[in-house]
Amino acid sequence: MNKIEHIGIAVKSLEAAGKTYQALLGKSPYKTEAVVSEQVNTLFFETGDAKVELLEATGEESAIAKFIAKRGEGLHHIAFEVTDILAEMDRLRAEGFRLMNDQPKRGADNKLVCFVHPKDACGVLIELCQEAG
Ligand SMILES: CC[C@@H](C(=O)O)C(=O)SCCNC(=O)CCNC(=O)[C@H](O)C(C)(C)COP(=O)(O)OP(=O)(O)OC[C@H]1O[C@@H](n2cnc3c(N)ncnc32)[C@H](O)[C@@H]1OP(=O)(O)O
Ligand SMILES: [Co+2]
Repeated sequence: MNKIEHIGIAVKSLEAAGKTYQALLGKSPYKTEAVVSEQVNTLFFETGDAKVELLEATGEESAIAKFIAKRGEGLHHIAFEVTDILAEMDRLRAEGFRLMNDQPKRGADNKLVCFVHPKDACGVLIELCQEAG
C-alpha cells in the first residue's frame, strides 16, 4: 500500500460538519459528491498529501447511518492508495483478511475501492483505493 489517501469521518449533517471543518482546517472544501451506491453524500478537503472525506448518510441502510446509530459521529475509516487494487485484494485475502466486496467498486473522486473488515484491522475499517483512470 502507498500513502494514506483519505480519512473518512461519519457526520450527521454535512452542512454543519462542513462549517466545522472549514473553520478547523482554515480552508474551503474542494468538492462535494453524492455516491448513490453507498447511500452517502461526501465533502472533501485537501490536507497536504491526504484528504479529509466527510460522509453523511442518505438512507437508513447506509453504513454511515448504522455507524452513527451505534457509535455516534467520528472517525469511520482510513483509506490507503494502492497501485493495483486487484493484486492488493488477492494479497490481503491470502493473508486472511476479510474483504467486504469481492470486486472493486466505484467510490468517490474517481476511485475504485474495496473495504477490509474493521475486526481484522484492530477495530479500524480500512479502504483500499486506486485511481480509476
Ligand atoms: C464515498 C464512497 C467511498 C469512498 O470513495 O471513499 C466511501 O468511503 S463509502 C463509506 C461507507 N461505506 C462503507 O463503510 C462500506 C464498508 N462497510 C461495511 O461493509 C460495513 O459497514 C461493516 C464495516 C462491515 C459493518 O457492517 P455490519 O457488520 O453490518 O455493521 P455492524 O454495525 O453490525 O458492525 C459490526 C461490528 O463492526 C463495528 N464497526 C462497524 N463499522 C465500523 C467502523 N467504520 N469502524 C470500526 N468498527 C466498525 C461495529 O461497531 C460492530 O462491532 P461490535 O459493536 O463490537 O459488534
Ligand atoms: Co472513503
